[in-house]
Amino acid sequence: MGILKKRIAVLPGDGIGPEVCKEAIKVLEAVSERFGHQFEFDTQLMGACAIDATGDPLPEKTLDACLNADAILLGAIGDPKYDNNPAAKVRPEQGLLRLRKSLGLYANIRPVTAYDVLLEHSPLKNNRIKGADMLIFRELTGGIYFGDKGRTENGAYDHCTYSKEEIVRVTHLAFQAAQTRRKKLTLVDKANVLETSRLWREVVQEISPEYSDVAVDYLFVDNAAMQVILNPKQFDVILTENMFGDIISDEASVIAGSLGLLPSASVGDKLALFEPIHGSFPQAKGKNIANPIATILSAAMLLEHFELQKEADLVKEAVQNALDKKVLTPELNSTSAYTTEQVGSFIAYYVVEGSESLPHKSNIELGLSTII
Ligand SMILES: NC(=O)c1ccc[n+]([C@@H]2O[C@H](COP(=O)([O-])OP(=O)(O)OC[C@H]3O[C@@H](n4cnc5c(N)ncnc54)[C@H](O)[C@@H]3O)[C@@H](O)[C@H]2O)c1
Ligand SMILES: CC(C)[C@H](C(=O)O)[C@@H](O)C(=O)O
Ligand SMILES: [Mg+2]
Repeated sequence: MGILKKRIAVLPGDGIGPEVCKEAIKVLEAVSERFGHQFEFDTQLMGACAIDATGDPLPEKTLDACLNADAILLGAIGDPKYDNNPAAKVRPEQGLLRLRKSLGLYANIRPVTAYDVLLEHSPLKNNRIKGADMLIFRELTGGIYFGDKGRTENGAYDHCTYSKEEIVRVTHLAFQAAQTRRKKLTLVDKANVLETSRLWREVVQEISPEYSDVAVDYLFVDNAAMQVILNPKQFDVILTENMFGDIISDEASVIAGSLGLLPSASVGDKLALFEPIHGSFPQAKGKNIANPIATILSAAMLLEHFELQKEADLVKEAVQNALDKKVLTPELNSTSAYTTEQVGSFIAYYVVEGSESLPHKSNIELGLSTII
């Protein structure tokens, strides 16, 4: 692949979103510096910050920028002033949901890896999680998130609906991914209770003969929530609907050791958006303590989307180097923690230099003198 020129829309969002996005951009700029690609960043408002500025969590200008970009990088949205106000009519999360729907991002792909050097950080037994490596395909633009919702005189309702086509398209993507991995697909549903889940099983059963090299099994979501923790190595590709995927993936982050490590790609037929799976972690806002690795690994997925595999591999190698050297934020390094900015700089520096030894000047600039 030669030198690429790409426009990336950046939606830093709220809370720690701007801090983790800044580090991912630093790493993408390091990739440009090393390989000569030209990435143009177009930063736009989304979420609570957009409501404050315009009254709308997804202003038209932001949507236009996303529609005109080659890819989108998102930090996180959300603010306690809305979380704690159930009566709020306009909410940051509406912006994210509208964005996913408007861009047709129907598949959210969330890799979960147990890093050997972090096994000690997981509260789970090392021998159970060592080697765990799963890929969650979460349907992203259907289900209960997007059904009719509202209040009745004495209650409230959220309708869960799925069309066959909505299930078919993400199912094909999940099977295709399984074919490139360990050739196992687990559908997580609640088919013993929900009609939509029975449709999911029906569709997966219909499609599975087209992927006869992939073994398929089915788990009810309550059992799956337990199995993910009890025996995560049994999973290769997990396919599931929108809300179950949201919940199971946060749970699976315990295997990696921190929610701040899990990246994702939200893809459709035309566009793709890259976002950490975590939220705006408001308690950490402005403290320079949030882990930027989930967003940096989301940027690596963005590079893969541009078919820049060598560049993406280098970013992943640089992240691995940071993990190996324990250049980590406080939730993974309580004794000698590094800041969000230091972790980002350390990873970016490795990307530019491709070497484990940092020169003296950079050590001082980055405050890294203790690690080499
Ligand atoms: N995609 C998104 O933008 C997104 C995702 C989830 C939640 N949210 C929003 O974020 C806000 C806060 O929600 P929440 O507290 O339930 O979830 P959260 O993901 O923001 O944080 C949950 C916990 O995970 C840990 N964590 C999260 N990100 C981390 C990071 N980068 N580094 C280290 N630790 C990290 C922290 O311990 C934190 O208390 C809400 O407004 C919610 O709606 C947004
Ligand atoms: C903020 C919220 C709407 C979002 C979701 O539930 O999809 C988040 O939890 C996520 O995982 O991206
Ligand atoms: Mg979530």
